[in-house]
Amino acid sequence: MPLVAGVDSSTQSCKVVVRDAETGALLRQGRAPHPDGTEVDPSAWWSALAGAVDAAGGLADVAAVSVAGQQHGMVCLDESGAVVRPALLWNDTRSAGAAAELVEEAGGGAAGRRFWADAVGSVPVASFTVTKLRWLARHEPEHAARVAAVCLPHDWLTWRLAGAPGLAALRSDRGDASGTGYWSPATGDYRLDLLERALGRVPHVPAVLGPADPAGAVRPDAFRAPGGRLPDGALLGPGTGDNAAAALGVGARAGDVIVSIGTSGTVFSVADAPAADPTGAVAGFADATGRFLPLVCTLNAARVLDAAAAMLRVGLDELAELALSAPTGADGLVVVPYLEGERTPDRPLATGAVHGLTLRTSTPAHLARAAVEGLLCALADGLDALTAQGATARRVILVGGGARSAAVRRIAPEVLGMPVVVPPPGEYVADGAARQAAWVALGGAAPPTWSVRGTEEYAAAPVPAVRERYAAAREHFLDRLDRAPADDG
Ligand SMILES: Nc1ncnc2c1ncn2[C@@H]1O[C@H](COP(=O)(O)OP(=O)(O)O)[C@@H](O)[C@H]1O
Ligand SMILES: O=C(CO)[C@@H](O)[C@H](O)COP(=O)(O)O
Repeated sequence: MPLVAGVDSSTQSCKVVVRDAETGALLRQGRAPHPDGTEVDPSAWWSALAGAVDAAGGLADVAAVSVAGQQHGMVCLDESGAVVRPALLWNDTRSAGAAAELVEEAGGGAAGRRFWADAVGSVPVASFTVTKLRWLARHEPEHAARVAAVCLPHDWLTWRLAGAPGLAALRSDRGDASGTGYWSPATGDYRLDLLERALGRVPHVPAVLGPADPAGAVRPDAFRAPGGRLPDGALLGPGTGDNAAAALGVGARAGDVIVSIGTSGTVFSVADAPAADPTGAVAGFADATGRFLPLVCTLNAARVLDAAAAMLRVGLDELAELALSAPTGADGLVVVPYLEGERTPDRPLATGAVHGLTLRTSTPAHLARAAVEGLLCALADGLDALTAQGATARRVILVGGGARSAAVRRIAPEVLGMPVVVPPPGEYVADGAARQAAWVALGGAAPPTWSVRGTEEYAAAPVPAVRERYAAAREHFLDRLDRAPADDG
């Protein structure tokens, strides 16, 4: 009975699960928080990983470990392997101007977007690493000059678990490499010309491993104090981006669309062919099994619930009760949830809005319902974009912290227009990483079959009027005052 560990180093926290490699049975788990903010010193992820490993009772008995992580984050290392500056995260929008510039330089407008979609499967927006590197070159040339290697959060954590044995030992995987903007899922090659276009030169980049290729072995003394006992010589899996790991964790099949409501909202499915959406709505990522992962990502998901709960001075469970006590459509009250700007649609400077206030709709219950419906409508737009790119959607599998909300679970089928399956509350990104680790440990042509038991299905008649009202409202918003377009680029 070999044991394996999976790590989810996501935006808000680090989670670790220990599972039986053959059956997938959960033995232990732990978590630790990450700091707030859209730029983070990677050492905070390392401390959180040590804390989560400790909370999970250590990993001394596991045969393999894989790390999944938030996508796109720019981790720059100097010649000695030290971090050059805090990492810019996927939800940091300061490189929006740089993204626009990169599209412009490739022909601008539809031609520029088509160029990027054909080259790397995705049109760059502020989230992508390539835009952050351009921002660095323009705004912090002294830091840019020190960059000897650039990698992603999961690459860096995997490398640290191996004992940080020199820049040449950095490893990535197809899933996470496809979110850089300088690696092509269609060809499986880096586009170093695009990396050079962004940064002005080509730093070292991690070798991209296949889905079950080991990335080395864990170094047992990789953590200093406190805690975090590590196994001696356990294999390191290649790891992957958190969304690709979630697809592995829930065991998505043909016709399944996964909707994750975490810090980001994501809508994605596993596909046999790469996507290249010139509108930019769908990112044409690779998955963690050798296939592809067309994906739509919004910047505003579970934190819309946090914000609504804070405004109403209630907890998340009470927010759900309030939302479910209001009528469908909240009598016309609409929340446009662009609290952090937005990525899909590409509105990095936008702010959120509340439309349809009347004496009747000015109640906590209406606002709670409109917040839940608003975040789901944004994801429903994502689902439309995904199916427009050829995805088949027969049902939605709902995961992420926001899926713990009874209101989200019950309102989702009305807004998304199809049955919604909710696995039991769990850490599906960490589980996907653990399943990858099991694949590395056990070998074989495919990951071991682990079943997810106890899923609940939610069905409801679609209510198109909710989406129609949202579609009218989403065009009306103000740009933020705290960052002018001139700050970008
Ligand atoms: N009972 C709940 N109801 C609604 N939202 C919840 C509940 N429990 C946790 N969450 C939300 O989960 C979010 C974190 O989700 P998670 O998927 O762990 O995020 P990430 O992976 O981006 O770090 C928090 O913003 C929180 O609002
Ligand atoms: O940028 C994307 C996907 O392209 C995000 O999905 C990040 O990968 C962060 O994920 P969470 O922390 O919200 O899980």
